[in-house]
Amino acid sequence: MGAGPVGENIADRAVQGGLSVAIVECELVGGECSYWACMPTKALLRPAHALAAARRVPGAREAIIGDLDVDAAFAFRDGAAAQWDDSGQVGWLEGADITLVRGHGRLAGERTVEVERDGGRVTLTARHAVAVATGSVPVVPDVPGLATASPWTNREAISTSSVPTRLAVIGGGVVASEFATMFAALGSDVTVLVRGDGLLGSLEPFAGERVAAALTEAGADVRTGTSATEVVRAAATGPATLTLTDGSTLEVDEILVATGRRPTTDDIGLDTVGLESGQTLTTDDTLRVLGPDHAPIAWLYAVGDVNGRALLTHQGKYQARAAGDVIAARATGATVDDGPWGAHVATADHAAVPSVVFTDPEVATVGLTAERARAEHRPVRVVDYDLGWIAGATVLAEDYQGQARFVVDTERHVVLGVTFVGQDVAELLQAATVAVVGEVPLHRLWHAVPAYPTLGEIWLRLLETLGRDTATAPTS
Ligand SMILES: Cc1cc2nc3c(=O)[nH]c(=O)nc-3n(C[C@H](O)[C@H](O)[C@H](O)COP(=O)(O)OP(=O)(O)OC[C@H]3O[C@@H](n4cnc5c(N)ncnc54)[C@H](O)[C@@H]3O)c2cc1C
Ligand SMILES: NC(=O)c1ccc[n+]([C@@H]2O[C@H](COP(=O)([O-])OP(=O)(O)OC[C@H]3O[C@@H](n4cnc5c(N)ncnc54)[C@H](O)[C@@H]3O)[C@@H](O)[C@H]2O)c1
Repeated sequence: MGAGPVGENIADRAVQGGLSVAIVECELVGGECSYWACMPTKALLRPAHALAAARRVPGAREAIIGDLDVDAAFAFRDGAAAQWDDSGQVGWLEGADITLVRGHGRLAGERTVEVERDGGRVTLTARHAVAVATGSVPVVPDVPGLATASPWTNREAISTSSVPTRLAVIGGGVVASEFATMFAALGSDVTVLVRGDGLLGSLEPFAGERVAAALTEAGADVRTGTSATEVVRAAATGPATLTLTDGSTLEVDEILVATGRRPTTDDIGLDTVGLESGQTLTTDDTLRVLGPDHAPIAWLYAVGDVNGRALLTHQGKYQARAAGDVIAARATGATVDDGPWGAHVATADHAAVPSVVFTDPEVATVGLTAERARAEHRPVRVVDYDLGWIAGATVLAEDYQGQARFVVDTERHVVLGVTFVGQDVAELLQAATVAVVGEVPLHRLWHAVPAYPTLGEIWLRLLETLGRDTATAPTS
């Protein structure tokens, strides 16, 4: 159920494992990520990043002869969203030998899915398993007047064909930070209402601080410790007035709600299998749903955003590879490899989730923050380094601004977590993910020589700061 990036990958792996698969989709094949999230947002942020990068390089800066072309940027976004037409992905499903059933799916008892379409119903009975990959939907907070003020969610914001003169963004997470960056670059007067004391609260504190400072420099008004208490909007297309916690008012042309997401489980028949409508589908590490007795339900899987483990496309697709493979293995009686880091489990969800926030500066993170490592009572040393001091950075941009943090386990001599903030740090992330997942010993990292002059030299600076004595090769 659900043909987003996660559903597609479960289906593909199960077919490759020898099963036949039907996939049920009520909107567009490709899901939120393809049409209203990852792809179009990154495409609409990219012109702003490219322009900012050029402005930081003498010689290139002087060649800029105009402002960001909003219509051309929208056209680039439209292409990234495949013009909101899923025929390409439907063709991919056909090529992968997956049967598409369009309509709204609901569980109807054990291994059964009822699909409502064109006013009729089709019942599908699975021989082996049902996987729920219905994703997530935005949460609209219960602020008087907000729900009826036609607020934007990510969908309206990313598919707009006009730039609001004044935009209020409610929230301080990833969606709020990326859209604030985007609309400030497109020319909106952006006000970000952050309930807490900073942006990107779950990451290292310097990440949110640097992103907030850059947004402010770009002309946005980032107000921390501030929420809306009431919204008044006479007409859906007219101005809206927000009353804020400090008693002041703010008039804007659009309001973007970016206050988190909840699983799409309201209307998928969970009651027919003893679960509660609207609940997050908690799973074991092979992605089987835990029933009311906390034991896994043998035939029911929940994968991707709907299980709340890590709301990221790449992490959902990683779970999908494990789920599709283990469904096929259990169906065919093959060996199930479900120990930690086995082929049929999503162990990395607990230890090494990589993510990039595509603001300017970018934020790239994997593994544990210093706070989380300490909360887990790990013996840690934190190493901070100014990315602007790296030779590669000095030629990438004039006055490069950035910071790196490594969280190192001082007993096991491995890296537990990494955070990079700065221009173009996204492409540094995979090396960090390999180091964390592989638990590469520090003494071996001394032999992973970064090319000169690249940003990757940050790894050498980390090791030099730690000192080689802390990274001695084992004698045995
Ligand atoms: C603005 C924004 C930007 C993002 N950017 C990134 C990014 O850059 N990188 C990243 O890794 N992640 C990003 N994410 C997160 C990413 O979009 C999600 O993690 C990802 O889409 C989850 O995939 P999924 O398949 O689990 O769910 P979805 O993509 O939501 O797909 C679920 C599918 O199920 C269908 N469905 C739902 N209910 C039913 C039903 N009852 N019957 C049939 N079909 C049903 C839906 O129509 C949908 O097609 C972003 C999210 C947002 C909101
Ligand atoms: N580049 C990426 O990988 C990317 C981009 C966008 C989204 N995502 C994913 O999508 C998910 C959802 O993102 P998000 O930003 O919506 O959620 P989030 O959980 O990251 O942030 C929600 C924010 O809203 C605030 N908030 C919550 N309730 C509020 C209220 N009532 N009033 C005011 N503020 C309130 C929170 O304090 C927090 O700052 C994330 O988990 C993220 O992983 C990823």
